Amino acid sequence: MRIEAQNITRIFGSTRAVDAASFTIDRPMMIGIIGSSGAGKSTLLRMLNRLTDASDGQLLVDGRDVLALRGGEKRSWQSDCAMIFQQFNLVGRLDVVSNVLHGLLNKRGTLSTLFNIWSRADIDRAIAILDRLGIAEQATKRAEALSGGQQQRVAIARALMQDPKIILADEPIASLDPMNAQVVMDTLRAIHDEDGRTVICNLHTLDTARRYCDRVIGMRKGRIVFDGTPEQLTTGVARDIYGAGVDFSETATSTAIGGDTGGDREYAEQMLTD
Ligand SMILES: Nc1ncnc2c1ncn2[C@@H]1O[C@H](COP(=O)(O)OP(=O)(O)OP(=O)(O)O)[C@@H](O)[C@H]1O
Repeated sequence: MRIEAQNITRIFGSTRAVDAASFTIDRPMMIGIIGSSGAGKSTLLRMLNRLTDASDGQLLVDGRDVLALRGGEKRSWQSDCAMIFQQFNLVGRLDVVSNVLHGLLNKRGTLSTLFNIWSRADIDRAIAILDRLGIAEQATKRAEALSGGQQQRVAIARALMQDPKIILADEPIASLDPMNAQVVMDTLRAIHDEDGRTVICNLHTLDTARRYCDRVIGMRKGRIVFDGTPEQLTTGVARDIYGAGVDFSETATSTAIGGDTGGDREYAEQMLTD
């Protein structure tokens, strides 16, 4: 699958939330989008998935502009690029398996979804996905009874139920403690490595992007100001993305993930003392 974003733009009133964003993804990869609050990360992701309409530009997927799709074709594209949110967006009073089965919403009639009529095969697949993510034993619990990290894994399971080619994750770990954040990022990385799905993650923290992603896209004031490998993301470049000063230091150090992050910590400390 070749994805080519050409000058994607979204204007809200006088704000150019995303300003002529262009990039190409020509093979499955894990991409992190970083930038300060308000840089346009969420808007960019939501345009890719068609949750937000673009004001201008094209998103060519194997040559077809998915920004122009309507009706069933638009829904089909949306099921090809599943979305994960910071606040999980589960139905709290429903059990975990039902939440996962809701991933099929785009692929089947609303009525059968409304009445919770699922085939045995669908239920078995949902449980197999939960098992893969290490939370099968939670299958019959109400979603709201789970911890944040478990809920995010249920949201990932729901996304996988769609069998998407792309997973878009909008700040997937911003509400989680460092341990759960690590589990969720490990899960997303494994989905990329094992399934060959492209994962695009909006991330608040530079260290997470550097640790997990093959490619980092940096946004500032709606524009893509960096697009390269974690190695190319030097101190100077990071400063340009975040803007020098207090804001950058906070972003770099906020939700540092545990484990082997010595290098990242060192990097953050260096940023603080610079
Ligand atoms: N629905 C909307 N109506 C008006 N302005 C909006 C809307 N959505 C986003 N914006 C504006 O567009 C700009 C980019 O917002 P966006 O949420 O995409 O940034 P972000 O990088 O994801 O920020 P954060 O990290 O805080 O989520 C901001 O100035 C924001 O106020």
